[in-house]
Amino acid sequence: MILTSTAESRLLDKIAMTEYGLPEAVLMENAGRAVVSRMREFTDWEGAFTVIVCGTGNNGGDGFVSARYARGAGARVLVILMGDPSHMGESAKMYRKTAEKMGIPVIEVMEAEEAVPYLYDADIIIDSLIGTGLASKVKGEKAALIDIINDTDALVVSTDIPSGLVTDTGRPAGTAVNADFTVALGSVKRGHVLYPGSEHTGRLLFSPIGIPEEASEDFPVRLLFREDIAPLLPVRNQISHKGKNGFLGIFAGSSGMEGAALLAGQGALYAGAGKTAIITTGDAAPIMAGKFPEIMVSSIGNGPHFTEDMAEAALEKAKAYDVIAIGPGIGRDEETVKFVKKMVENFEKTIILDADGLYAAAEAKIDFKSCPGRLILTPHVGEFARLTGLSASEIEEKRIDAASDFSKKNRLVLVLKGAPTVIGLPDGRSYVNTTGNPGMATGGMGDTLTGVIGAMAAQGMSPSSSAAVGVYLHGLAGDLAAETTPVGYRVTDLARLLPKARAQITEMDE
Ligand SMILES: NC(=O)C1=CN([C@@H]2O[C@H](COP(=O)(O)OP(=O)(O)OC[C@H]3O[C@@H](n4cnc5c(N)ncnc54)[C@H](OP(=O)(O)O)[C@@H]3O)[C@@H](O)[C@H]2O)[C@@H](O)CC1
Ligand SMILES: Nc1ncnc2c1ncn2[C@@H]1O[C@H](COP(=O)(O)OP(=O)(O)O)[C@@H](O)[C@H]1O
Ligand SMILES: [K+]
Repeated sequence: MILTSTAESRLLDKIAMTEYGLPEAVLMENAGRAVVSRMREFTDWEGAFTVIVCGTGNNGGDGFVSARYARGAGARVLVILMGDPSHMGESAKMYRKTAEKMGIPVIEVMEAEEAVPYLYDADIIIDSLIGTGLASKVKGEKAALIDIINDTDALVVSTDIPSGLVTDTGRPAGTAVNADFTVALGSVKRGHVLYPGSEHTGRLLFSPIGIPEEASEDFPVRLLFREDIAPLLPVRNQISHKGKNGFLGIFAGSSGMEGAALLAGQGALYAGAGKTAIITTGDAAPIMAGKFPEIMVSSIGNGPHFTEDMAEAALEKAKAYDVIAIGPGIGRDEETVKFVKKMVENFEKTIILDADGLYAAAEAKIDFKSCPGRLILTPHVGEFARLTGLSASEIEEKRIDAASDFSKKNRLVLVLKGAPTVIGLPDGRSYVNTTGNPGMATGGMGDTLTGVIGAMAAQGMSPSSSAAVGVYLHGLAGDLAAETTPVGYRVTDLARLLPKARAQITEMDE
């Protein structure tokens, strides 16, 4: 499913009208009806006192349509209109008249206070004050109205996007509605999934409004759902053997940081890599040996951490692997930085670079574009800040564009972890993940993700697909863990649920 910016959602409406000849009023009718019909399974409209709060834009127009359908569903309805009615477009004006002709009361208010008696009595509030047309900071009476909506006990359903939320960033423009449900119309918008917009949005429902899918085929940002992931997962047929499912080599760990390497290895095991090896340092290897009988642990060198002079032997060893991962727990010694540089500049197959591997890449100023391998970088915001020189807040402000710009410029796959994780592809497109939960904000989750993505690449997927499938699967395993333990499940608990998550994805058609 596409994920749109303000400009793209406007473009989509424009394409619908100019290229397909769909009148604005038809789209608005579909939109207003969808809000009520999508909510039918979540609320009982029968007898519910429903206040529809309309602004003077097309979002308000949708609201006038919803008023009719809510009444049709048995609700007692009332419309509150705030703003200068002369600003209303033709379709919105028409639907206001229609509603009034059907006997639906429309109360024009100048001050928020005038709406108080209705709003506090409401069972359901439909928020149609401001949609994607939000122009600047919300102040004065509209801000006060939003604050009252947020103060009521009513079930709040936002039309298209919670009023006051900035479509492109998910930040409130001063203040924004805290919805229980939001019905996204025609497309899901960036603000619905970017924090804190995801919290204002409440439960996100989507409804098409009649615009053909072809109209948005070339849009560059997509939300990842099960339907997108299932076709990418390789099917294991009866005659599959371990040699067919790839060999992943994980260069990880150092003295005192053996756990990170084991967690990456564990991720690979449960994600179905054919064979997994951990290659670590002399001091770390004995501690890792035998922890997972399925993982081959070997060492290069005798010391506590990787050094530049080990790179040659490591590259020789790496010839046996289809994919390598470098980084978890390797530490930040100067020598280790040089080791990573040599590895990344010389390995010719797929490389996943994570954690201290990313630190090394930033320190050594590796020129990713001139590296011979296919790179997948998996930074969290802090690591990405170091790589780009941007601050963490600058990245959060434009999480999607920051990821896609970087991957396009450096021709690699970038997994910018967090809520939500964004995957930038070398061609400038990007994916936004929909799985995962705050219970995953615990040490070692990222190491496991590295193993999962590595396992996918080893099983023959392209770097882009490996990242998409790995991130989605890892998040889904987290969601399965959170079903019983919202916070406090271990990385190991998540890893053990990876096979179940995988089965859930592939069994979708049954
Ligand atoms: N286009 C289409 O074909 C279709 C569009 N559709 C729907 O239309 C929505 C987009 O409609 P839009 O572009 O008319 O703007 P919209 O979201 O109603 O906002 C304008 C209103 O907000 C107000 N306002 C703005 N900023 C403000 C601020 N800072 N502080 C205070 N007020 C502010 C502004 O006030 P004004 O400036 O006029 O005083 C005006 O009242 C879209 O989200 C979807 O729901 C569907 O029907 C399908 C077909
Ligand atoms: N609030 C959250 N919602 C969804 N996913 C999250 C959240 N917090 C963390 N995660 C996920 O957990 C993992 C944490 O990785 P990372 O920050 O590298 O941790 P570590 O370095 O401890 O391994 C990432 O995949 C990230 O997307
Ligand atoms: K709204």
